[in-house]
Amino acid sequence: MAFTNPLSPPSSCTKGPGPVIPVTPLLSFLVRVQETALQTYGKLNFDPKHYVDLSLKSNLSTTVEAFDKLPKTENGSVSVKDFEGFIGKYFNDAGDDVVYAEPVDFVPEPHGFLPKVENPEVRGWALEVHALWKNFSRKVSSSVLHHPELHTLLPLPRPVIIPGSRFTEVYYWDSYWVIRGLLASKMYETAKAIVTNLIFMLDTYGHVLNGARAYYTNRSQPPLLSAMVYEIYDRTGDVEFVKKSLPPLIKEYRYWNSDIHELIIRDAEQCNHFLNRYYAMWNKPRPESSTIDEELASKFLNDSEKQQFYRELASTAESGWDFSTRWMRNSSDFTTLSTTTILPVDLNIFILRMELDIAFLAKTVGENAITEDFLRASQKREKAFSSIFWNENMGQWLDYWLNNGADCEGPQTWKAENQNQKVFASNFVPLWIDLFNSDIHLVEKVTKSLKNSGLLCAAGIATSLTNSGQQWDFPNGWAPLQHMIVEGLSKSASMEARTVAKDIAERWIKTNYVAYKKTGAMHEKYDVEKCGEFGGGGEYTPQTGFGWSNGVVLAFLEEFGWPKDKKIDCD
Ligand SMILES: OC[C@H]1O[C@H](O[C@H]2O[C@H](CO)[C@@H](O)[C@H](O)[C@H]2O)[C@H](O)[C@@H](O)[C@@H]1O
Repeated sequence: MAFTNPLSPPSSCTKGPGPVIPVTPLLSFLVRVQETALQTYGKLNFDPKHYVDLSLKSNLSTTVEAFDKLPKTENGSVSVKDFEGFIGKYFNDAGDDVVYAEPVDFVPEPHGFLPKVENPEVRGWALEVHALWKNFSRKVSSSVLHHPELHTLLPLPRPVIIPGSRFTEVYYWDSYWVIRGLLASKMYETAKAIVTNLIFMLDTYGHVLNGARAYYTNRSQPPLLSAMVYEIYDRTGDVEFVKKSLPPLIKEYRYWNSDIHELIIRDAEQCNHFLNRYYAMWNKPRPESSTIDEELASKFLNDSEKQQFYRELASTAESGWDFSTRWMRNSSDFTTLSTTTILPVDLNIFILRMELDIAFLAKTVGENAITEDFLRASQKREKAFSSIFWNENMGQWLDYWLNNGADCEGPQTWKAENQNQKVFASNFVPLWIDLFNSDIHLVEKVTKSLKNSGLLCAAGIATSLTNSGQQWDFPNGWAPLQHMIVEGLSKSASMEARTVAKDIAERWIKTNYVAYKKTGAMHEKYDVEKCGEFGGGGEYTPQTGFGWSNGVVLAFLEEFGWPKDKKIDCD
């Protein structure tokens, strides 16, 4: 195996307007179709993503010609009859290019499945959740492979597990928790196929995309590929899989530590730290939400302000937390989104985890020089966690805000007032990393802070304390956030931390169970104020399915079990 030096030289951030990855002609056209659809049908029940997910029956130029000939009124709308006729004649039904794929390793009750779940009711439900992997297993149709120009779905080589409902393609960070659930379900081949697809995207586009659609090529999502490889190796001991994965993991590390995603901060002791931010290569409306973004940006008169706002929207989508007051300079004004000028605690934790995972995986395959390099990088980042993000008074790690408009001129000097003191679940995500959860004094301090934070609610951990109507805010709770915090606390030697972890996990399991019994479905997010209720807010209607929720429930049940006589209803 030949490896080059994995650690990129220090870079400064991109000056000027920033990079943009152009969209395909098909996508530009589908955005026009989306605009016309909105004018034709109006806002009620309108999902803009539906139109950019359509695939063509024949070539683009014939379709565009027919579209341009549709009779239009002065406001640009087309009659419902004409529009429906056009869609029916020139497009396949949405979702026709994503076809069912029987998972090769699914069995109704795998040997050794959730051995600690003794309660028959809970076990029955867990088997139903396990069976949902079959419902959400997909591959691309042969038309996507042979005529990619007719589709926005990308031609992935292997089957995937999709989140569900409107999300009919594989998503990057969702896949980590899907894989955690697949491992509990003993579906190792399905888990590896997901990683193979993500690596295919990395090879083809230079980074792992937000999701497998043409409109996601301009951004990534929270980088958890190394964590997926680590977990799969941990369960399977498959050294060949590690050998194949290591070079792509190093490529991904370079991507996140070059140009646009890396910035330098000088701490109080004059030490420079290289830290990371989200930054999308896009400055127009997100195609999947184009009509929404245009309306949001209408308050800006100036083109360069509009472009910057569009970049903030896409960069926030890259963070996975789309959308949240976490990224707004003024939490009551959505147009103050400033994601590109924030160094987020969780992103830097994911990159620290990447460094530790790569060091471990390289050692596994005898690449000791790589291990040394990545351990050194992790030690530097660990220091940055104490000097840039840690807040001793609060007992939490806080996002660091760069000075507005000055993000590119050399190192910025750290200032205490630039730590965002608002409480978010992400402030506790460092607990997930063994470097931190192995320090019992630190964990005890952070556990106390978590208990007093206001985030711990009847049905789990709230995302923030602000009820803004955005989906990554109060009162929504999301499976990934519950999982990282619970897993971190439960690894600690502190009895108190482990008790808190178990308590949160049980509340989360209960709310998922009760909501499932009530609605017949697993949900994308839950309302942590009310046990048994799913969440809301945001730019699309609440979705069911749901990949990461299923994964986290199975992972929690595997870790904590459920005793025979313990009730599972909301108290
Ligand atoms: O269509 C709007 C946005 O939808 C996605 O974001 C949400 O769903 C993803 C899939 O479960 C999840 O990864 C993300 O955290 C959610 O906020 C999509 O990722 C966005 O890019 C898109 O604009």
